[in-house]
This record gives sequence, structure tokens and C-alpha cells, in this order.
Amino acid sequence: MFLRERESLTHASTNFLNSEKENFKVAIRVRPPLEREIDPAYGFSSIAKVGNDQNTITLLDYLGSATNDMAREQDIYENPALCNYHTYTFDHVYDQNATQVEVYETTARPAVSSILEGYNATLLAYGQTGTGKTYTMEGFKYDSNDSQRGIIPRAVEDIFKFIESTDNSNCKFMVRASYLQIYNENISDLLKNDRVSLQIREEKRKGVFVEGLSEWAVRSPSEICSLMQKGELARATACTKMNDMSSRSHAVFILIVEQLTSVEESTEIKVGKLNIVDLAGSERVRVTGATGKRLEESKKINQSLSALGNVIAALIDTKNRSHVPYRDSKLTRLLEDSLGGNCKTTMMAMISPAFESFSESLSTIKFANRAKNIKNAPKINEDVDQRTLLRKYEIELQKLRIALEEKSQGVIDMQKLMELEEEMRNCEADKEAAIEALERRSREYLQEKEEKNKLEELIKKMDSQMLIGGKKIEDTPQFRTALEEKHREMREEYDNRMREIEKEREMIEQDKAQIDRYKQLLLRQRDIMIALTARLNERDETIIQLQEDLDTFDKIQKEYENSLQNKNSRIEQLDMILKAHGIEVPEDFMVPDIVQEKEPRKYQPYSTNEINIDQDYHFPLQMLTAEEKINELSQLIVEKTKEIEALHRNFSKFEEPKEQIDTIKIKGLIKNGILMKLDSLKAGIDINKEEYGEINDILKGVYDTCWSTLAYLGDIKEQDKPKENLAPNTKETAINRARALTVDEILSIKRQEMRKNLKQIQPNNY
Ligand SMILES: Nc1ncnc2c1ncn2[C@@H]1O[C@H](COP(=O)(O)OP(=O)(O)OP(=O)(O)O)[C@@H](O)[C@H]1O
Repeated sequence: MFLRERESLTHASTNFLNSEKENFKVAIRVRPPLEREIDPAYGFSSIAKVGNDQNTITLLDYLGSATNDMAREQDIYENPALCNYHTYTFDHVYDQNATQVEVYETTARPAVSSILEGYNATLLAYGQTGTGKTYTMEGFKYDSNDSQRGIIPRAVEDIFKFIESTDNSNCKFMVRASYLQIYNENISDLLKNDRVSLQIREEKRKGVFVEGLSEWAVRSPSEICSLMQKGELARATACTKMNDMSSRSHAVFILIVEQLTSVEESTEIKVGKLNIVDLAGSERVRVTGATGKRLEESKKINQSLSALGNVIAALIDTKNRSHVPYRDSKLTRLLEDSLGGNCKTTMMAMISPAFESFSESLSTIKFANRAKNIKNAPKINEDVDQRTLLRKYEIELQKLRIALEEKSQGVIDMQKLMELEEEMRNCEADKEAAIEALERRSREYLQEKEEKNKLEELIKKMDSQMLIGGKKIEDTPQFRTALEEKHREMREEYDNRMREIEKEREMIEQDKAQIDRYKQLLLRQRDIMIALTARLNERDETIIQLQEDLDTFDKIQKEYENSLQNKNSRIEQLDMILKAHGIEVPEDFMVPDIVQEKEPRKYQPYSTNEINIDQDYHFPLQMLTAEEKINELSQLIVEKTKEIEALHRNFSKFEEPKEQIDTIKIKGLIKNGILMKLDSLKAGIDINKEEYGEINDILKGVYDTCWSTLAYLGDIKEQDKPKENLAPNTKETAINRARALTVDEILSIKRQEMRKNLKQIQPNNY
């Protein structure tokens, strides 16, 4: 049976797919007349005539005056001109005799098939209130044998049959269901107890969706039926003039089928989504007589339906299709994919066959006729993102399998552990048995040994009684040798033992001494601690005592201050009284300022050495009064001044006053007669050879000094000094040089030389 179902489903799908036009299908269903529409006296005559091809419908617009269906029929028959005929063609038209199964098979089934191939599909029920939308979509019984089951239960059955008929073990399915309603422009989840208003979102990959809408994984048709029943109870319905249980909200039942097929290494995922939309019925408030809450509901319903009409109008307006007003209502926003998008949509328009509903039926037919022109562009959701629920479950399952394997591994390990523990216990038992056997054996051995000793004793005794070769055994040389050997061994053993004992004793003595030392140390530490504690206690007591004294003094001082303040204010008071009476107070009577005696401030003595601190009180050993301190510092200044003067004097040795140097040097030069000779030379007076040599030597020395001084001062480098002797060696050059040099120049050179010497002696102080 499953196979047959599968084949027929595939066939339905193929038919559906073959026609591009059928991406948006429109079917009309004329429901049977309701009891209230049938005139008990004259019967009922339908205004909707369905063509034999089941593609056309004609609505009869009677213009006559007959008041009942029978009379109207008669009148039309007799006067055909009294009737206008409105004929329209659709993908399918069901007359009032069409059964639920028929409607499902021809209209809904292809949509179901397409979702199994990974398409999005929508079945949309539209029509005036009470025309059979809910009946067609849901039906009223959820028994799988009930012939009045609607599209939803049948679709679900088909989906599960398809899944069951799939014998490919590499193919996995997941079916999820959601159920929502749009009531008064608020979206709420019919499968949840709360009535939180949900929002519509759009994502590139996911398309349009309701955020936070619950999705229920279902594994059988009965589970879906339970969800539907739950949703139905939550759906806003009311008893209206036109329908005992009129839906006051648009309801959308969503079925998502995920298919995951693993082929070798690759995985193919298909996700099909079926929206089954049961719209709230449009109604003419005038006819229904709605007021209050019902009126508000009606307005909202009509508004959203008119938004739906606007969207359709915009979609079919091929000339000006720039803007489609999807966002004008929640309904159109939600159906954005279904209307002109990635979806195979089937609109099912329901009409009443009753004469009284003619205008509504005609309006519905016209609406459906417009919708016929909508073109959708569905595509298989194959390249759906890898985050599909099934994929996630698959991954999760994989992880769980691994975890299970690990756990199983754990179990194996546990078994191994238990085995090892058992083995260990056996080993322990063996060991104990072995020890026991060993002990028994050693007891036996000791016993044997004892017995052997006894025997030996006995033999000895007996031997001592015996004679060997006519001699007593003690007298034999063998016995003596053996005896000596025995004695020697015993002595050796005794000595060894004694040595060991001595060693042990020494070690014990050492340990004892060490322990004694520790003990002494600890005792000493204890004494120190006791002493320190006592001192600390004493100090604490002293501090407390001092604090108390301080408090007492503070108190007394405060009292004195208060008393003084009182006295002062009294004096001021008296003074003012005296002044008021014009009496001058003599100077002698003036109260002297109270000079508070203060403890003289103390200063530390000046010392370059480290200050000795009294360990007990942390004070310097000696403190000076201010006067003493001033004296001390004055003394210090005197000493330092002397020191500085001495240093100055020393320094002055190297830095003689200019005039003094000049005088000395000039005197020296005069003494040597050189300057005179120079002057003579400058004056052009002839000098003798000796004099010339003398001058030449001096000039040569001056020349050298010049060089070295300039080198020292950094003006030139020593190595730059010419190698050849540039000192004047002729009378003429000597005279020229001498002429060039003045006395001041010579003195300046000499002074620089002195400075150089001084720097070498006291480089830091210079
Ligand atoms: N094809 C049908 N066969 C038998 N009874 C039908 C059929 N269609 C509708 N009915 C009956 O008509 C009445 C109204 O139907 P239904 O509630 O489905 O209308 P509706 O379009 O969903 O109304 P509303 O928009 O107010 O919710 C119900 O009692 C239902 O049983």
C-alpha cells in the first residue's frame, strides 16, 4: 500500500511540476447549503453552477422579484433575461458534492508532494465567513477513518506514509509542526500556553519567519492531530450570525519536512515547508450585525484581507510592479514567500451557494480570479544551510555515539579493572598462604633445630663418655684444635659484636649530645622570650601610665584654660565697667600677659659619626638645648672658616696675583739681564756672542713651552710640533723672534705653564 501511495504522490508532484503556470493555482469550492439556507417550504436552489470540466463556475445574478429559491428558478427559466451570468475559469472548481478526499487528492496532494521534494508550498483558504474554509483545511474529526478529515490530517498522513515507504536506510527524516494565529494584527503561538505577541523576521537563507515560534518534532499523524486539537482550542473563535463557530483569526499551520540522504561521503539535504493557511472569513458588518469586540475583530480581518487584495493587485500589475505592499499587514508579510516568491501556492476560495450570499461569492470569485495571474518562482531548498535541525541532530547523534562508545570503552576498562582487582585479591591470598606456609616451615625448622641440638647435646654427653683410641675425646688433638678454633671464632664474633655495640653507643651519645644542645638552645630561647615578654609588659604598663598622666595633664590644662578664659572675660567686663564710669586703670594694675613656660626644645648634637641610640628608648644618647646647639654650630663655623682659609692659602700658592708674578718674573729677567738685552735687541743695539747665545737659549725654551702649553690647552696637538728645530739659530732670526715677543707674551706663557702645573697637582680643586 505504501508503495502505491508513494507512486501516486510522486505522480501528483510530477503533474504539479510540469506546469509552470501551476506555481500559483487557484481552486474554487462551493460548499453545500447549510440548514439555515434551505427554505423548509420551497427547498434550495444554488446560484453557483459548476461546469462539467470542473474548471468553470458560473454565478447566477438574479434581477427579478421572486422571494424564494424555487420561484426564482422558475422565473429564470421563464425569463432568462432576468438573470446575469458571471462565468470564470479556474484550475479546479469543486461543486457542493465534492468530497474531502477529492479536494485533497486533486488540489492539496501535489503541494504535499512538492514539499517532499524540497519545495515550499502554501495552501491558502479564502472566502466569506461560514463558507467552509476551516472545514476544508481541518475537517472536524481526527480519526483516520473519518471521511470528513480535512487537508491537514490527510497531508500529515501522506507525509508519514511516504516516510514509512522509504526503505533507504541512508535516508533520514524529521517532521516539525508549528501553529500560529494572527488575531487583531498580533501573531501568537497556538501551541504554547502564553499569548506573547511574536514578530516576523526575514533572513536571506531562511526567508520570512516568525521569531520565537515553537516547532514540535512529530513522529506520527496522531501526534500532529494532538497538536492541532491543542491549537484549535487556543484559536480565537466566536459564534456569529453567519457561523456558529466562526474563526476570528487567520490560522497558519506549518509543516516542515527535512530529508537527509547520505550517499557515500556526501550528504543531500532537502527541506520542504508546507503552510496551510485558514484565513478568517471576510464579512459585511452590515449583514452580520457585529458590534463591540466583534466589530473590532471584523474591521481588523477586513483590513488584512484588503491588504492581501492589494498585494495581489500589485503582483499582477505587470506594468507597475515596483512595490508590493507586503508590509501593510502581518498576514501579507507572513505570506510574502507564498505570494510571488519561492513557493508553490494554491489558493482555495470558498463560496456559499446561497442566493443571499451572491455578492460575497461574486466578490470572492473575482478576488480568486485576480490571484490566478500571480506568478511564483519556487526552487528546491537543496542548498539549505548545513544548520538544518536534522543536520544538527545528525551531528549531535554522532557525538552521542562517540560518547557512548567512549562510555562502553569505560565499561570495558571497568571490567578489566575488576579482573585485575580479582587477580590482585587472588595474589594477596596466595601471598598470605605462602607466608603462612613459610611460618609453618620455619616453626618446623626451629623445632627440628631444637631437636637436633638436643640430639647433639646427647651425642656430646655420650661422646664424652666414649674413648677414642683409648683416650678421652677431650684429650685428643683434634678435639683441642676444634675447641680452639671454636673459641677463636667465638672471640672474634664477640669482638665484632662489641665493636658494633660501641659504635652504636657512640652514635647514641652523639645524638644525645645533639639533643642536649637543642634542648639548651630551646631553653635559652624560652628565657629570652620570657624576658622579652616581661619587658614588653613593662613597656605597655609604662605607656598606659604615661597615657594616663597625659590625660590628667590635658584635663588640668583644659581646666586652667577655661579658668583663664573666665578670668580674662571678667577682666574685660570690669575694664568696660571702669571705662563706662570714666575711671582710668593705672599701668601697675594691668594684668601681665601670662607666659606659658614651655619645655625647652632639644636638638641632636652635630656629629659626623653615627649617632648612638639608646636601644631601650630609641633616643640619641645626648640632646642639646637651643643655646648649646647655637654655640656648637658657631664653633663649627669658626672651625670651618679656618679650614677654608687654610685651603685658600694653599691654593694661593699656585695662583699668585698677577702683579706679583709679573714683578717676580720681571725682576728675575732683569736680574739675568735678558730683558735688557732684549730691549737692546729691539732697539737695534749690537750684543756679543755670549749674550746672543743666552737669548737664543731663552727663546728656544720659550718656544718649547709655548708648544707644550698650547698642546695641553688643546689648541694644537703635541705631534703637530715641527720636528726640525725651529728655534732661532741665527742672530737675525733670534732678533726677529725676540722682536715679535713682548714681555707680556712671555709672562702669559709662563703663567699658563704654572696653571698647567697646578692642575696636575690638584686637578679636582682647580
Ligand atoms: N463541504 C462541506 N460539507 C459539509 N459541511 C460544510 C462544508 N463546508 C462547510 N460546511 C459547514 O459549514 C459551516 C461553516 O464552515 P466553516 O466553519 O468551515 O466556515 P469558515 O469559512 O471556516 O468560517 P469562518 O470564516 O467564520 O471561520 C460548518 O458547520 C461546516 O460544517
